[in-house]
Amino acid sequence: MRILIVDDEPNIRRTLRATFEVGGHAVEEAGSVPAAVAAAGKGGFDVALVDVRLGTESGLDLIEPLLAHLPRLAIVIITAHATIDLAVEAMRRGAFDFLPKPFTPAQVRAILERVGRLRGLKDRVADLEDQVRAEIPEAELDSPDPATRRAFELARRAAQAEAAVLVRGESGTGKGVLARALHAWSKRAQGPFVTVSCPSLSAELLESELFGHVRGAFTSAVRDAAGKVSVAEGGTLFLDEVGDLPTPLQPKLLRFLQERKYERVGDTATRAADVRIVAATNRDLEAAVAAGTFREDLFYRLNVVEIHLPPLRARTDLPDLADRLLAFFARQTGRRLTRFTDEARAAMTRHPWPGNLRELRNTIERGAILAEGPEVGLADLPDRIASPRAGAGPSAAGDRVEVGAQVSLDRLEEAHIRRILGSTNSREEAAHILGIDPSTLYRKRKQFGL
Ligand SMILES: Nc1ncnc2c1ncn2[C@@H]1O[C@H](COP(=O)(O)OP(=O)(O)OP(=O)(O)O)[C@@H](O)[C@H]1O
Repeated sequence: MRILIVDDEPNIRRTLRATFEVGGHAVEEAGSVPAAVAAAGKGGFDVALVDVRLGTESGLDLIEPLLAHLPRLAIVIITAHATIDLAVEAMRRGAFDFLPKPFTPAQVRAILERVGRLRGLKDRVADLEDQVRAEIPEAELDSPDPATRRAFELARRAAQAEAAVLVRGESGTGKGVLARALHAWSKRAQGPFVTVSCPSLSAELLESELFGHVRGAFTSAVRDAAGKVSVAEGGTLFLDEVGDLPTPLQPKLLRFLQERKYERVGDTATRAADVRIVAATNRDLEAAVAAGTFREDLFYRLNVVEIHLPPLRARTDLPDLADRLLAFFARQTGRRLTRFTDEARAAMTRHPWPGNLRELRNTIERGAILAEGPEVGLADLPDRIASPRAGAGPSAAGDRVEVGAQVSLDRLEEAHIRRILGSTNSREEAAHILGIDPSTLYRKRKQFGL
């Protein structure tokens, strides 16, 4: 690393220089505030060690100008007169750490190691962000379709408040994407965004996932664990498929919404969390309230602002979305794909898109891989879209895949699950017939975009 030492005592500078050079780091020295600012102006430093007393000036006043030149610089404040107030002030102004004198070479090395680790993590996050950008099409957060545009506008306005938001829409319409955008537009954007999928776990595990547990609360609870409510502190907690929240958990969530208070499973201590709730559902919650399976008071608490995302078949911008996705997957696969043929476009317009944006994305990714020339044609679309059987509704739609056909197990599995879902009255019944539990069915539906 490149290290800048700012101290008005030459002896200290010399000792620190020796410590760092032994560790293979490159060192520059500055004996005053102007010398330090001039050095930072040349750039290239990773760490600065800054003494608080620099003649008549304060090292704390150096933090801001140094960070203005080098926003990633880790500034460590050193002082012989350490007080808590001084440490707090240094951190508030943006210092990375605080080191009271006298210090040992081991302490200094430990700080450098932490800087290195943090830097490594930041680089890794930046790498992963690049990778995600290359692999996932960017979310469209505006739309020429009037109903979708209204939904995004409402989300932007609701983002500024703290009220609970309920996002409604069919599966795959982008409720999760919208919830994430709402968080990014809110004052909590720097805080965490944490998702809990309500149907993916049993009631007991879901309670522990949400609120945490103490050791011994149940057989597998070998140590205390914080729940997602606590992980989301200062940020947004996204409750996906909230219509599937088990009945015993509903009063607990209601209390949390009303008082922001909760207990870990097996604990008597009451805790508080500063968390904003955004929930999503594709269920008819009013019907669930009428049937007594969803608490009415919880429904109203969740539903302070309600945002509806329209199904894809009702949107007017399908051709634009398809073109943008094609351009994205052409870039990603490195292929020169220019357009859809007229037949392919007509088939896509006819298709009812029961899996909405998720199904559209998967369809176009597949088309971009299969297309032989520069155009995506009818043959590059799945059978259910290219040649739907007469009278096949959304739930009956499916590729014509037979047992024994030359297809992968995945496609067979998808087609089978699709048909069972289309011929049963509830997901519980479908899971029972398939011989898997509802949480596995939930994951498979996501995986296949059903
Ligand atoms: N605004 C958007 N722009 C581009 N693509 C989107 C957008 N919204 C959703 N998608 C695509 O659709 C997929 C499904 O989105 P998301 O998971 O948010 O839907 P959902 O309504 O929450 O689905 P489910 O009800 O099944 O949980 C995303 O992975 C993305 O590929």
